[in-house]
Amino acid sequence: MAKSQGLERLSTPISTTAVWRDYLTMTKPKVVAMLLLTALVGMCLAVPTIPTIRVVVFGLTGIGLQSAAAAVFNHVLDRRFDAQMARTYHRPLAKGRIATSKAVLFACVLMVSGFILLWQLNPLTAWLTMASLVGYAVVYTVWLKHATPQNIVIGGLAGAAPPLLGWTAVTGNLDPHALLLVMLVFAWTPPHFWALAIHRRDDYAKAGIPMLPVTHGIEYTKMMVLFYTLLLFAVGLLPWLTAMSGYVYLVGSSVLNLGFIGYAIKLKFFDTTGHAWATFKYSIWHLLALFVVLLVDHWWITWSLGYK
Ligand code: HEM
Ligand SMILES: CC(C)=CCC/C(C)=C/CC/C(C)=C/COP(=O)(O)OP(=O)(O)O
Repeated sequence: MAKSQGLERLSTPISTTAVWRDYLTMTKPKVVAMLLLTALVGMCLAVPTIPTIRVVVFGLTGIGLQSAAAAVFNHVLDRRFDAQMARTYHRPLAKGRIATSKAVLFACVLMVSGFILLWQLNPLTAWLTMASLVGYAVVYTVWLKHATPQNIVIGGLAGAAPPLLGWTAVTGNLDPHALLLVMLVFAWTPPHFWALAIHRRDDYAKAGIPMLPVTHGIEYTKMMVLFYTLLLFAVGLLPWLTAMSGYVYLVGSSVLNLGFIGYAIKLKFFDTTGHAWATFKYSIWHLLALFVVLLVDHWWITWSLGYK
């Protein structure tokens, strides 16, 4: 395979745009963008007004680089499984368009530069972000993903960390309110992923990955999606109950979380073709809107208290 691919490479000119796109794809840019939104909101909620430009620029660039590095490591370590699934077989490493050694080097450059940037802010943020990277790239990708159907519940902690990372980037301390934001993303992750896993069940079964719909069946997974949307509703009340957030947040988050419960009820009891996919799509808009609402509420309170 290597020989024929080598000859193909010699005879087919690969445009620099194509190569550039492949490197970008490996960083999972849309996922990283969402992680950065949650980190930015964590930063903003850590202070009454707005964080300094330095913290925002160094913090978001550092967290972004490290998240991107984690995503590239995930592509490297999963390349053989990715090659077996319809959703992922065309990825740059699964297809052999990028050499594994080059991808590893790329990931290392992203990881080290991200760490150095975050170290300029404070070591706590640099180490916590590195722990999230290892949690996702190694603990989840190498071990949990292939070991237990609870993989994404436990592994979800790494993806839930950015609001805390944003917060510590500003303060240098761990704050219980930041942990509430982590809990929101943590409770959101299972319905986000399992809705997709229901839609892609056969793909995961074919690749031998023990995702919940493969090991416990579609009906059980739908029940778990509903359970976690209910849990998310309860967790969603905590920022208001602890006075971190106000009524704008309470109303906005309740509407969004009730919407998610509505999708989950339909999935469990009145499923139609394509509804699992629609639920997955809703989860993405839901998280985006939830964090925007957290921010709007925070600035509304700040403004009404007369901060300048
Ligand atoms: C263990 C935790 C997670 C798992 C297993 C997971 C899994 C996935 C998968 C498989 C996709 C690709 C769906 C497709 O084929 O289009 C996806 C998409 C996405 N995920 Fe997650 N996810 C997790 C956590 C997160 C977190 C924490 C965030 C952000 C805070 C996030 C944001 C997104 C976004 C924005 C997309 C859409 C990407 C696109 O359209 O290209 N995910 N997720
Ligand atoms: C430093 C830091 C904050 C790290 C977090 C990194 C990160 C990119 C988290 C997102 C979680 C995610 C996209 C999981 C999907 O992996 P998968 O392997 O199940 O999905 P795939 O099959 O699409 O690759």
